[in-house]
Amino acid sequence: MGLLVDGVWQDAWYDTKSTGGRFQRSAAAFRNWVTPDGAPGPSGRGGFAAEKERYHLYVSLACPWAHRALVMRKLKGLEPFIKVSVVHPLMLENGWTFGNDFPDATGDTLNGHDFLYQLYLQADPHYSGRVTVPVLWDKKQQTIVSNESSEIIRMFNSAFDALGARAGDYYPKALHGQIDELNDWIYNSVNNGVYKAGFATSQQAYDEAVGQLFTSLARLEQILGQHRYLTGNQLTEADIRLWTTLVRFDPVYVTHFKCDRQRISDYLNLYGFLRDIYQLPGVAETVNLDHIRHHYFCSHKTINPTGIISIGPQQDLNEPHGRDQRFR
Ligand SMILES: N[C@@H](CCC(=O)N[C@@H](CS)C(=O)NCC(=O)O)C(=O)O
Repeated sequence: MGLLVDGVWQDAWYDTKSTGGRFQRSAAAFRNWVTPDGAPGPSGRGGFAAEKERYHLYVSLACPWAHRALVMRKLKGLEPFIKVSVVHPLMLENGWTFGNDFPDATGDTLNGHDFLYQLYLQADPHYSGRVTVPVLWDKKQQTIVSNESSEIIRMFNSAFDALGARAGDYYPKALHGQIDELNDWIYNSVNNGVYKAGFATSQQAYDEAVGQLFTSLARLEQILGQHRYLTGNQLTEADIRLWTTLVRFDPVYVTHFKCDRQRISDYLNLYGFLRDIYQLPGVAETVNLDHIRHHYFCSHKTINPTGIISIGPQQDLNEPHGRDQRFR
């Protein structure tokens, strides 16, 4: 685990000293957008037109942020247009690597790098910052379009529609306000909340994070008792963003990140919602619990120095959920 400083790799764990033991995730650096005609998006510069097979996606199957991009790629039928390279689940002194000695770790099938930081250096030899997944790479300009998952899924949602992406709008205009509002508190207290609890280095920081997390889960349980998905009976990006955290919760976050007041399987609606989305066509194929469990338990030596992987719960996400019948 480390970061690049003016193009030089340094092995370093997250600094929580200056923030009272609180984990703070830094903002992503590459913020360009693929758009239908290459016009600039809401941030960054233009020149990234949607084209078949022009872009390549780098992911970890363990990572909830990268997982969003994989689910959206699947829902929109973008597999033939955007190929994927999968990093090794272990993230140690060299950060994410392209070792392929683990099932379903592909290596860097495009650029042949050994380490993900080399891809960042290819884009910017003087890059300073964290080296994270997912990364959307442009083969034409040989650079990173974006390393911000929330924006990559918006591009996938609509930029390739005219080229034959599958129909479906997961960020419909009429719901922008509602989705943005949900995303905001779910990101802070749930998606990033589990990390804040798990990486806290003071009791107070942990108590705050874990308290907010379970308050939000109670609120979500109530919302999901009213309709099938978060905004109603239509699946949106807000559901996908929540779901990639829920699918990791019982197998990892309960023990590894000390999020152990309740499991997702203790909540009727959240657990039904977890199974509902898992069972949508193509989604289960994006879930790799071996990568997920190896990554967390074996990479975070500061919180699990022995690297022992806990036994984990017995869960069958293929069990019927009945939410389609309940909310018609
Ligand atoms: N804002 C980013 C966050 C991505 C992120 O933090 N990914 C983690 C993996 S779960 C990572 O690569 N961490 C490496 C590091 O922080 O050094 C996004 O949503 O795309």
